[in-house]
Amino acid sequence: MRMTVRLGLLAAVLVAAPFGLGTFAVATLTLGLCYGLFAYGLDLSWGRAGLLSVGHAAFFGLGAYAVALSQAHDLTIAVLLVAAPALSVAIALPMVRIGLASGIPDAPLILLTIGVSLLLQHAATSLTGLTGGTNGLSIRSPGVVTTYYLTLVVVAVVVAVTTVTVVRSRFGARLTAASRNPERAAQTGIDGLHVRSTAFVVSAAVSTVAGALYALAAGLVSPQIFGLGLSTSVLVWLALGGRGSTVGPFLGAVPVTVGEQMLGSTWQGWYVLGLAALFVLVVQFAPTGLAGIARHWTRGPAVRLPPAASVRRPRKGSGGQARGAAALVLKGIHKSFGPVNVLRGVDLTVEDGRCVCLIGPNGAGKSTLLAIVAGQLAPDGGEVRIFGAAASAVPIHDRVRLGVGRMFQIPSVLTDLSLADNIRLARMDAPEHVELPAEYDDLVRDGTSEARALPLADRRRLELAMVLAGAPRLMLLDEPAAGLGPDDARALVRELKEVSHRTGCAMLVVEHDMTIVRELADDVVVLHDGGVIAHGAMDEITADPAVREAYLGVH
Ligand SMILES: Nc1ncnc2c1ncn2[C@@H]1O[C@H](COP(=O)(O)OP(=O)(O)OP(=O)(O)O)[C@@H](O)[C@H]1O
Repeated sequence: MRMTVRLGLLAAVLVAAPFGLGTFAVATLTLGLCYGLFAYGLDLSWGRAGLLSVGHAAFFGLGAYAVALSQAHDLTIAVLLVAAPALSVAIALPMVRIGLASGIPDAPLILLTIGVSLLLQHAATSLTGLTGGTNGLSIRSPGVVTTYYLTLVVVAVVVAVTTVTVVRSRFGARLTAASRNPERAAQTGIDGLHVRSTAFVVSAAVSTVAGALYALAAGLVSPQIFGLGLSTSVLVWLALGGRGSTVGPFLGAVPVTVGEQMLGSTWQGWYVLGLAALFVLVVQFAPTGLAGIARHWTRGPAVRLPPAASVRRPRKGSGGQARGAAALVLKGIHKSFGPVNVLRGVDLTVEDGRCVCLIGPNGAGKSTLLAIVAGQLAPDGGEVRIFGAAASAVPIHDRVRLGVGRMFQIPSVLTDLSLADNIRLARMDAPEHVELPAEYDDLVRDGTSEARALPLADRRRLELAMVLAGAPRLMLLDEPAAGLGPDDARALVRELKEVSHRTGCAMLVVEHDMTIVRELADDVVVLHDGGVIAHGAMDEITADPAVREAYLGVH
């Protein structure tokens, strides 16, 4: 169903819902709608950006207290309605930046969100003079219940339409990529930290607006609002309704809230138990929630890249690159992990258009060196130059702008997306439009098969096509044939040689298989004991006594 139709249906159902109902039922619906809006806010973080927050009630509570404080202390509500989301943004931004800085998924941000919500709960309890302490603050109602409900419907629809517009934009495409495969997103030039942080911050602001609207409907706000109870409830509503969907957050929050209120206190315990069981069932059997069940029956991938991703806006030239410069120059690269000195002053040059294979015994530091060139690891010392530009401190997505393309040991593609969407994503920010050879036409045209269904060799081929669509000038490959059968490995090597001849792209390849090295390499570099012990043609390398001793174990 088209997005506009779904939104229209949602609006029609919400507008029609209160007619014929009594005041209590409409007030209950109003609460449900506020919670729906809250779930919508959380969905921007959890559903769209893949950032799980277990303390989103912090932002909801800030909105609610903003309204309560404005009434209690005769402040202009308009000021607080601007100040509260601004405060949420000011809190959310450092939280998400710190949470994502370590690169460890989920845990840091989850702990931070819990910590901040408990801190705010403590503040609301302790600052008795300002907040009324544990008793909280009462709030004057905004007037006729149905009128307020319809106002909320307008706000909900405006938020939903704005979200859908953003999600269908190029920003939405970047967010989809960064939340599903941060490593491949970065390798296509996407600043994942920026797009995911932005989504989290907007999510916090929307949750704050929802909290402010809730306070007016509920008539009372107390420190409980910041508690983990509400933060986990909203997670349950969203999981039930369906993450990353236009109607899912409302589909979960409104019926559950209405059901809870209607049942009354006698059945509350059973209701919560039933809800918990339903949650477990949904997570187990329908992880995309109610909204996702409908999508399950339609053909094609569950996640689609928005149409805006097809509109190419070539990234600006990679400025600062010297003409005729070597593709890669490494000078004195040092890297330690704790007491282990892995790289001790590595010097290496890859001339433009050449293929250099990096070999060495297990643990010599080959993958570490490749990760430093790609920007995944920072060197402790030394200099990285890519096409003449100083790149030591340049983040991954900006190295892509310098012309770097990377293939991983385990092929890294967006498994939820179709093959065509993977290619579209790779092309979205490429510096120039690269016509892929006709042999990749099947990938470019396949908008229905998910990449997850591909066998390893085909996934590797898709990854190569994605890298090529990004117009790389220096490709980094870590054991590209790992896991492939002999035929597939030979086909890949043929393809890489063809790429090298066709595009003139330089390559730095970590490889163990000497047959592949012999086939592929213009030059071979041998890494041992933290340094380069030999650099030259394959025949020179195999005849080198130091290499035979260190690498092949031959005296
Ligand atoms: N993140 C890390 N933390 C701690 N030690 C690490 C880390 N990454 C690599 N190492 C260590 O650094 C050394 C070099 O590892 P690296 O993977 O770069 O070697 P390699 O030459 O690629 O080996 P292989 O051929 O077996 O893949 C190893 O001793 C490894 O245990």
